[in-house]
Amino acid sequence: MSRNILFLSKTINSNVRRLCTTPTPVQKAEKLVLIDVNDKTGYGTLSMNRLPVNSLNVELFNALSDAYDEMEKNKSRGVILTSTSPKIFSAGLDINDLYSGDSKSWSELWDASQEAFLKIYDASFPSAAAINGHAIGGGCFFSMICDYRAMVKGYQIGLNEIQVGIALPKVLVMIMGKLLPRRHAEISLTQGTLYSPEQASKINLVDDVVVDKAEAIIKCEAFLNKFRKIPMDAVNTTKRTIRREEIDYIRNNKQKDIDDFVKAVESVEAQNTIKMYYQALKNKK
Ligand SMILES: CCCC/C=C/CC(=O)SCCNC(=O)CCNC(=O)[C@H](O)C(C)(C)COP(=O)(O)OP(=O)(O)OC[C@H]1O[C@@H](n2cnc3c(N)ncnc32)[C@H](O)[C@@H]1OP(=O)(O)O
Repeated sequence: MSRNILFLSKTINSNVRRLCTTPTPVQKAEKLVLIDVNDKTGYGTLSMNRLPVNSLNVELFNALSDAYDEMEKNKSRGVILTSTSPKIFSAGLDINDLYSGDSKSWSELWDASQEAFLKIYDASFPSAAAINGHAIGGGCFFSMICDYRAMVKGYQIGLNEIQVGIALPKVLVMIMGKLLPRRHAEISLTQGTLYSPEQASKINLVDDVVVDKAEAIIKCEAFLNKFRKIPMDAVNTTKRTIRREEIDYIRNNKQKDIDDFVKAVESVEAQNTIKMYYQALKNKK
């Protein structure tokens, strides 16, 4: 076994050792994002529901965008983003798509991801992530673009794209660079570090560490409640000032950003690593 494959196997195996043993529920043909609006608070809980691991593909990105559109239409006061899986928030981009796609499908994937990014990051209401399991790669990123993160103990979180062989898309670098202290962002992005929630909270990657999903939801509600007495127009204007750079970057460079992503995924080095990663994932049992 080459050093690289051994490294990838070790990484994946160490992920597995940390998992709790709750069985994955049987999947019926259901919506990819379940919406549950609390009539009392006006908060919508959006649960990613692409089991077993909520890997992000065009359909899940589109379902997230549609769910946010619905929340905007209904003048939501806030969203809690979580997952129906008992142990995985999201395992990131769908490795099958990275492994077997082509430039057209990767363009479509990134296009859909940009749309979902803008819907969440530029929403007119706050989002709080109840991270009830592993949040890896794109899964970590989608929690990072929420306004708050509470994560359940015992799982892992991080942007591991580099380990999958993908040069980090610019918007991920921009956002991690703002969220984490500079040195931690640099190490995390260039080494693809996965953190425990306790480690993540020390570097600002998560705000609170909790014992279970119920507590994560309570923390998220408490965070959203803080906005109840503040005029939302003022909050949104301020938030957009803070977030302008990343939003403008995607809006004004949409096609270039897609091209950059496709270039990063289709490089020979990336494809070789994706192939090893995919095989290690499939062979780990
Ligand atoms: C939007 C901006 C994004 C920018 C770019 C992002 C790049 C990425 O996101 S790359 C993907 C990064 N993600 C990973 O490296 C996660 C890899 N997966 C794991 O480490 C583990 O699967 C897990 C810890 C998430 C879960 O472990 P568990 O033991 O519970 O389940 P498994 O048996 O490993 O997996 C079940 C099933 O799901 C398949 N699978 C796992 N991850 C993915 C994935 N990312 N895409 C597609 N499919 C995935 C896995 O192969 C298993 O399938 P089979 O049952 O058919 O073997």
